Amino acid sequence: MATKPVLYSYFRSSCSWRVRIALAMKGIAYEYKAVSLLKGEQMQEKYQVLTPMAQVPSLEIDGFVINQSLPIIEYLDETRGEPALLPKDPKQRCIVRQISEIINSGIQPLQNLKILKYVGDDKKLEWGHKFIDEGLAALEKMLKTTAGKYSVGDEVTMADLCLVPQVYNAGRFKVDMSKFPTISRINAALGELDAFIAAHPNKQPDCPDDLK
Ligand SMILES: N[C@@H](CCC(=O)N[C@@H](CS)C(=O)NCC(=O)O)C(=O)O
Repeated sequence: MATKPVLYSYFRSSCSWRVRIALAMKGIAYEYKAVSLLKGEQMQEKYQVLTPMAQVPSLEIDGFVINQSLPIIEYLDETRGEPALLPKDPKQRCIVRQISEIINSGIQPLQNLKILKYVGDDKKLEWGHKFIDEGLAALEKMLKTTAGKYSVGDEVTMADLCLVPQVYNAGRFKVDMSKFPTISRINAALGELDAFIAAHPNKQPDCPDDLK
């Protein structure tokens, strides 16, 4: 019998959250191994064997370890069943990847834990707010042209898996989401789906009780 995939995750990690949604959407059972970013467990040798980047998520699956949430999601999409998380049409597929990269490369890395530590406690809120706010403003313009019910048309795609955790982070940095009605509408619609509910930070085994 094949062993279950193992997800190395932190409950509040937005990149881990993307992968948790993908696993839930595809109905893949997995073992959850918590890596506490707060305690710096990502820096430990036993985790760095999985990824020299010292970041979550990592997914052990099919006899290898994958890092980087978007390649993980694409691998699951290519090797596992429905629902598809990337459209078949090359142009639509490209748009999904563009939106995903706006978040994955253009917003999330600028508000990642190690950047915020470097920026320092007195500046980190202002810093994170600035880059999330600017990034979401660009995204709002883009989504106005691509969205249906969700980010790209009416099917849930990888772009949506990136969107919801980023909006949650926007809340942590006190970004005024009323400026972004399209993003807010899509985020609310996605928040009602079972896979997104199951993948939410407050449903994870490492979420402290007082945050549930
Ligand atoms: N591009 C990577 C980014 C991974 C990443 O930034 N992970 C964050 C949590 S969302 C992390 O582990 N941060 C640890 C740190 O900054 O020390 C991915 O998509 O998986």
